[in-house]
Amino acid sequence: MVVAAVAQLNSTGIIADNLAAAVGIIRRAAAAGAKAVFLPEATDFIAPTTAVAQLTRSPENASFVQGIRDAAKEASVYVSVGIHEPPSKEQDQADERDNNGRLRCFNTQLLIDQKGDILDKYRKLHLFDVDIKGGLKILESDSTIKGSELLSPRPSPIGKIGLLTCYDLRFPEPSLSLRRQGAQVLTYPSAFTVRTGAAHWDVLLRSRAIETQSYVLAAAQVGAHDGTKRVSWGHAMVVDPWGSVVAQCPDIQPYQPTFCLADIDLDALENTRREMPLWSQRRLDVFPEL
Ligand SMILES: O=C(O)CNC(=O)[C@H](CS)NC(=O)CCC(=O)C(=O)O
Repeated sequence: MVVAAVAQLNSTGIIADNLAAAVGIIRRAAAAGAKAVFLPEATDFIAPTTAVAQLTRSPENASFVQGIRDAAKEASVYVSVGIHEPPSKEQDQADERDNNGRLRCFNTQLLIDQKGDILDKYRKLHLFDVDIKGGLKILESDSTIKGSELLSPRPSPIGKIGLLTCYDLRFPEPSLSLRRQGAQVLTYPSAFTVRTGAAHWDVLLRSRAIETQSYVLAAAQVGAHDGTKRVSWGHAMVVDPWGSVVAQCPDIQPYQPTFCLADIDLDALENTRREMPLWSQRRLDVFPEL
């Protein structure tokens, strides 16, 4: 069995502070025996929409990625981290701008190996554009360009990892497709809102784990983010292929950068899949294969 760590933190608009928090978690989790460490969506920064374009293209943000890669190498662990990825110059010039003329970014999950090399850049497919009566209005597409592909599951010390992010959690299709392609672990680095998190977070995570008979690793932002109106739900957790919540970060204030650890038991996963063979029971004669 191998151990995975799932982090919970409160990113601010100050990239260097967020890097220090993330590196601290990587070191402590590795010292505790983790072979892979999962950090939340937007670990690099959470800032007002008006600041996102500039922060994304700042030298501090380039140092953030390098700092995470160095920490992964030093601690010899895999690291997944959510960042704001600047598009290429060509994409910037291709008018990837919001309605106010600001440049946009990708909402990207990097998967980094134990040597510090970037293996994958998964660009979030589904953007959180919602207007819920009673106050919650967020248009992620104001600052973000949507990704256009699902990546093949990536072999790692904790099994084959399928990469997804936050709002993607509400769409079962990509998780089913990743499972069909061999995924054993699904990641959902997140920054769920308090309103929607309280209602849906654990139900959705457990559903994805049960449907795909996979581990679900959900790192999360938590608490009020300085300088913005946003408050994140936290409740970072690990769900096993049977749907049990096997680890969860504390909900005690004031929120400190923290993580929880879980054994990833791939033998148990295979038993679950053998005992209840959902994949050979699918009605492909009635529904299309994803
Ligand atoms: O780039 C950033 O700054 C961080 N990104 C986010 O916080 C994203 C987009 S605003 N949040 C979500 O997708 C929340 C989904 C959610 O809460 C739900 O599905 O209910």
